[in-house]
Amino acid sequence: MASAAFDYLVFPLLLPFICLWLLAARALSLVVPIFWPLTAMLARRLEWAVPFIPSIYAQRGRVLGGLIRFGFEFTYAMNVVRRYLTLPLCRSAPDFFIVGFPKAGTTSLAAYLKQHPAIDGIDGLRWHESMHKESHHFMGALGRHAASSATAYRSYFPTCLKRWWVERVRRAGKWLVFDACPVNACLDYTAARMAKVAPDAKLIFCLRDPVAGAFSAEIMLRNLGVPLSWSLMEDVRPADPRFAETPADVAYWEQVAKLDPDAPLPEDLMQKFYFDAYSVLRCGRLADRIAPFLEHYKPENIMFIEFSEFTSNTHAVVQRALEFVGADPQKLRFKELPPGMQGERRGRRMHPSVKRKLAAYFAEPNLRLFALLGRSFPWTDPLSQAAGPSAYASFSTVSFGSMDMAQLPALPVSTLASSASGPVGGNKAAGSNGKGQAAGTAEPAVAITIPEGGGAAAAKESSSGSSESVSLTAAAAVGGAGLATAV
Ligand SMILES: Nc1ncnc2c1ncn2[C@@H]1O[C@H](COP(=O)(O)OS(=O)(=O)O)[C@@H](OP(=O)(O)O)[C@H]1O
Repeated sequence: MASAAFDYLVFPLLLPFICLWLLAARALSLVVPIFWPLTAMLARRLEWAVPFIPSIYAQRGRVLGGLIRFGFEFTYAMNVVRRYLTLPLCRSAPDFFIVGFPKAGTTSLAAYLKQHPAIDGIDGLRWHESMHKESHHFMGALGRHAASSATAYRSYFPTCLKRWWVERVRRAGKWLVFDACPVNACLDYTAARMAKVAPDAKLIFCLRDPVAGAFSAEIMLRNLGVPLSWSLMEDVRPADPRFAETPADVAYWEQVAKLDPDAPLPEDLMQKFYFDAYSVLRCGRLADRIAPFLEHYKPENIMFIEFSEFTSNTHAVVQRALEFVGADPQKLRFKELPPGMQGERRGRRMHPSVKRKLAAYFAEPNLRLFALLGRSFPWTDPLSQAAGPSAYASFSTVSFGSMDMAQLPALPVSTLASSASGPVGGNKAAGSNGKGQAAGTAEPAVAITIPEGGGAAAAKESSSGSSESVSLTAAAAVGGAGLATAV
């Protein structure tokens, strides 16, 4: 009642002042170009967080690239200043996140959700789909020392004027805003920061075969002109550095995962994240990357969307996502869109030996993901394809907020040579401590071996017998690549 009185009486009276404030903020932001150092500082911070931006200018040559840079930096600075000046107009934290994963259809999903009249993304530049979809806030877009500021984060989201318009004038239902920055899923420290600013938010994870995802990431960076020191298009070499997991890398990312939620980000973080082959592989270990979010969010507030399900059955998946975030699916004005962030291949393809090696690399993490979800996906993954659902079916799964998993087909059991009969190591989700938290790995409980060539599996199973610690160990030797993972 009080809220209705505010919305229908007080707010309309305040409306002229709010509009004046917005206009004044826009006008003031126009003087930003005079303060060149401010513009330069904001641009440098953004480039620190998204370090491939300078390659975009460089690709266009000195003159055109310089002009694009000039135009982009000023409009970006004006946008940031305008957003800060209008902070008092109740910019709010997001109601949900499309947390990740990169290259898994997050841009398309964001665009489809925005077709709902009550859903909005971030208040960014309209020039490029990613500029009004992802904030990069927790990556330090407003400064690596500001990457935990709740106030700075609120500045990305629309003002109360939008809420009033959507809820009271258009009567489109409860107004919902979201951030779809898929890098969040790959950087373990973000879960705690997200939970600090939006503890009750819903999370959507888009899942794609990490082999395809890794190549899509390379294609995107190459198309942007980034001179990468590695490529998935070249044959596997002996002691291949692309797949080397050095202790220094492992230690670095462990330290990053433990970053205090208020700590500034390490100086070299985003360079390493975007340009190291290791970080691309690490991001594809999906179960490990989801684990920190299970520590901070309730499983029922988490939804998973699988890429091929999304691309083949888009309308139905978008409707389920709307229901999950609390929007009325009936109000969706669905219109087919072209794939967002589609990477032009230009005849480039992943080397078959690399594909096999990556499939082996991701086999064990995929199996842990399937165990967590209680479902498998038909990915480029000889281990899980061969093992089938028996390899994980005996683990009780965490019950997530989405019904999507129930729609997906299970893989055939028949391919499992030596089936996993009976519960393995107790009745807990693999990688979970039963409280929705991912557990650390312990003694190997299951060992599944892929024979030379990656054909039908010979699966061996042993149980640690412990109900507290369950882990899967995969020793996969595919196509002679000789990669062995033990997690
Ligand atoms: N509807 C539909 N059908 C088929 N493929 C689709 C669709 N929507 C997105 N995509 C593909 O998803 C990839 C981009 O994912 P993201 O938007 O998450 O990328 S990003 O992380 O935001 O850069 C990118 O994959 P690649 O083309 O393999 O690079 C897009 O083509």
